[in-house]
Amino acid sequence: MLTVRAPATSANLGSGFDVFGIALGAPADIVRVERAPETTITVTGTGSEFIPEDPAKNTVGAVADALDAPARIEIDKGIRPSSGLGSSAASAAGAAVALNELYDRGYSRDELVPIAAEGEALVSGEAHADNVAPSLLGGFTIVSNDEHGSNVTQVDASLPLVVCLPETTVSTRDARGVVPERAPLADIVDTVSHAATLAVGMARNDPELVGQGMTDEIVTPERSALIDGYEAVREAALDAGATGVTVSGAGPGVLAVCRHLDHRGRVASAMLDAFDAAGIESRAYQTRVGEGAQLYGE
Ligand SMILES: Nc1ncnc2c1ncn2[C@@H]1O[C@H](COP(=O)(O)OP(=O)(O)O)[C@@H](O)[C@H]1O
Ligand SMILES: N[C@@H](CCOP(=O)(O)O)C(=O)O
Repeated sequence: MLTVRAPATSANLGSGFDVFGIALGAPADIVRVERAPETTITVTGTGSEFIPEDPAKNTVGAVADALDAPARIEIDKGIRPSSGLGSSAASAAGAAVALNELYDRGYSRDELVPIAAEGEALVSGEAHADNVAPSLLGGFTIVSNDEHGSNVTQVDASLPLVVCLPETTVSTRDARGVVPERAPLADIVDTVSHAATLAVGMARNDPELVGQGMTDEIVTPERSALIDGYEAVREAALDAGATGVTVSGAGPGVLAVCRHLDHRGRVASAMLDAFDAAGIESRAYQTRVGEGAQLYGE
């Protein structure tokens, strides 16, 4: 079987709602495919009991349809669903890479972005590409939309990161429901300045600039209210030396950027302790901005 490792991703990064995303070094989903007359899906791994195997309900089924590539598909979940770590998107990105190869469709990674985003439309109601783009391309991605579809700009980066995932879950569909439809101009101006700072920081691989740019006054305050313990976890990570902290995706994962690789241990401990003090179990990934989906042979 063809095998693809598709990484978790963190979208938004505070100031870049539905626009910014990064690939994470870990965790990841493994997707295996072989040709079959019709698509069947089996799911194992973390949270697999909450993931439908019906191709009409699984993100990889939507991708197989979009590529007209029926297959026996096995998904080994390393990324818990409803985590804010692009779980549904990683499977979709992995399937897009694997089925494109299996059926020799010849699409570039950029061209696979809207195809993988069909899976996101299935689970969250919108084909937002800010998770599938970094899972396919790696590094830091900027997604913009025009009348022709999504355009993606990508830069490589390797910033040290900690992602802390509480045992609670938040559905992306629900978390999109709390995003305000309008915002004061002053908040929009602040958000644009932070987003620009963050983008330059990614291009320079500069954790100080990225951390400065990770705040927004429009989406994150509403989303963070859905995560018990968030404010304490954020403050603990900043006190332990993180340059910036925000909600990962729609939550409940919390993302912290660190100055150096060897700062990650103390930032992770501080975040775990703060969730624990709020009575919530959590686990931490000490990772970095990573590569896009990797294809392996038989
Ligand atoms: N291959 C898949 N991997 C993970 N979740 C999937 C998959 N296919 C469908 N889903 C559904 O998508 C939802 C999780 O997606 P989402 O809320 O976007 O979480 P995440 O933030 O982890 O991507 C769950 O309802 C899950 O059952
Ligand atoms: N831009 C989306 C990203 C959702 O990411 P997920 O990892 O929570 O699926 C949003 O913020 O709604």
